[in-house]
Amino acid sequence: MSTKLSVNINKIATLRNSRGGNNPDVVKAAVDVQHFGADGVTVHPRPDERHIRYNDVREIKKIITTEFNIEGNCSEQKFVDLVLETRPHQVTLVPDVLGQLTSDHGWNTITHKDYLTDMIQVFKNAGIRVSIFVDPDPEMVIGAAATGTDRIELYTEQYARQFADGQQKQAIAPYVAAAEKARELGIGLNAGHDLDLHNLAYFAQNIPWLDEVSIGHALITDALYYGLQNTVQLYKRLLVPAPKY
Ligand SMILES: CC(=O)[C@@H](O)[C@H](O)COP(=O)(O)O
Ligand SMILES: NCC(=O)COP(=O)(O)O
Repeated sequence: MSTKLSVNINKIATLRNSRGGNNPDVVKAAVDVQHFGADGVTVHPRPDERHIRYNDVREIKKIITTEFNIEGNCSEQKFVDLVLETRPHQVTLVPDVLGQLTSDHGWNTITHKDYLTDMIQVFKNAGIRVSIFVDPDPEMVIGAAATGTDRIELYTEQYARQFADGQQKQAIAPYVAAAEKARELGIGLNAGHDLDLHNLAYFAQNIPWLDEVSIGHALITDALYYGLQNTVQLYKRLLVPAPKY
């Protein structure tokens, strides 16, 4: 089974918002990435709606034929209400603070165990699969499993930085340890943040039980050069397991 690719289309909304109007059309982009081979669409609405707007999420839900993943901070009631209204296949809970440039840390699943347990139940009761964003630390994975989450998403910025510095083995080691712990505890595994055409294959090959990656910033940047259709296919190709002879 190959790892699924969910395309994060936040950056398409950033471009649209820079001029007002509806160019590029975010809903059309969601339709197209699925048509081009993506296994899902990810959005991360933030309270200031600087990229994906809450209403985009409603419109995208109407056209989704693959998997819809909504990421965000469940301490915002508006976010919780949106997720319960639109009922995506998956919600990914990310502990961002207000005005944060982008996500930069995972949950402390031990300190916030009771809070996460309660919130996860709210979404699970609505039939929505839950993933929580965590740093690559086996202790945090153990804490995550105790909350009842279905999956974790490993925050991969640190991996991407070390990989770019040529430290591939050091970069992947904590992620393999965290991923092994998740597998041992029976929780599903996603990953994302700063994954790109250079670092993705090594990550996926070292953690072949990885369920899904969500990729936005680098993929949309690559699409400026290669086009969206080619780019989705380039990323998909990196997720196909190497044949065993
Ligand atoms: C959780 C995560 O790593 C991504 O959702 C990333 O934060 C995208 O959000 P922005 O597009 O706002 O940077
Ligand atoms: N969950 C990670 C995501 O959706 C995209 O992150 P990035 O590729 O924009 O860094």
